[in-house]
Amino acid sequence: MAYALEVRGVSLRFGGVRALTDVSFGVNEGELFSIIGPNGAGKTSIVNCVSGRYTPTEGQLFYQGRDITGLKPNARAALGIGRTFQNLALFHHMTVLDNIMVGRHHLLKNNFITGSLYWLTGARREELEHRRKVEEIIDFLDLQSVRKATAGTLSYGLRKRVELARAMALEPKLILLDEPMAGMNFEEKEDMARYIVDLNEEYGMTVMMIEHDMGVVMDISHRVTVLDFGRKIAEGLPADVLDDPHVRKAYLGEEDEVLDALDDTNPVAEATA
Ligand SMILES: Nc1ncnc2c1ncn2[C@@H]1O[C@H](COP(=O)(O)OP(=O)(O)OP(=O)(O)O)[C@@H](O)[C@H]1O
Repeated sequence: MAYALEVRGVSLRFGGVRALTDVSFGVNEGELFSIIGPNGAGKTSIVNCVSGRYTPTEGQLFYQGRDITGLKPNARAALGIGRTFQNLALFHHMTVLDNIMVGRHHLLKNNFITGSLYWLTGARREELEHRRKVEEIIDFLDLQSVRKATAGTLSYGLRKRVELARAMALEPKLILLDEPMAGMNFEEKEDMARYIVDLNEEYGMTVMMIEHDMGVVMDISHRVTVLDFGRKIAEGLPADVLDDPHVRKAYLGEEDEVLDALDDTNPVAEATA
């Protein structure tokens, strides 16, 4: 069976900088797949190649068996590839509700805000259906108490959650999460880990996640790929990847984090078990 996503021999250069060199991997349907690697390893570059923000210098990308290498980001979103951003990309002056609604714009058939035939056409029915979906996501991510709040006034952890809600609003089949826990405190990370597991298991979304927190990655991922200096150096089950000497070498400067992830007493690991 074809992979949900296949990255085949992808290289990416920015002038003299080789961000990615001949990277290949496949993400299975329904998998929670993570990409890790030290700073500058090429993780965000991979997400940008998959979402269509960057075009690989070489190689191809397949989504459900279809070559998407030449497709624009909008066309990929329309096929069911959603994403979150490492640096939040919310509309700070808009409410949480409206920010999430924006995530559905690919699915809008009618412009129900300006449509003069609003009450006569299916526009109102369509709007109600969109609102129902958005409310479902708000419930799922426990955002009820802030649904009318302006996004810019929320804590960082909540804003990251709204960002996830907006990506979910597209109803993607494949969701790309770029450091969903960056800058979060322990409780926020614990919550986010739970939501990611649930959106994978309950909503059936295939997940490709980039995350620095090794404890969380190793705890919730089905498989992990490791990049270093733009090349894939390891791939496999979390436990096998942690045992890989190449991975340990790549993370030499951050050895404690890797060792923490191996530690059974890791509190995030326990909380999400
Ligand atoms: N738009 C760009 N222009 C020039 N160089 C870039 C650009 N984007 C990424 N790079 C370079 O490509 C390499 C990989 O960067 P990338 O951001 O993909 O790594 P990363 O693993 O996501 O890093 P981090 O963990 O720090 O976010 C780095 O050397 C980076 O400086």
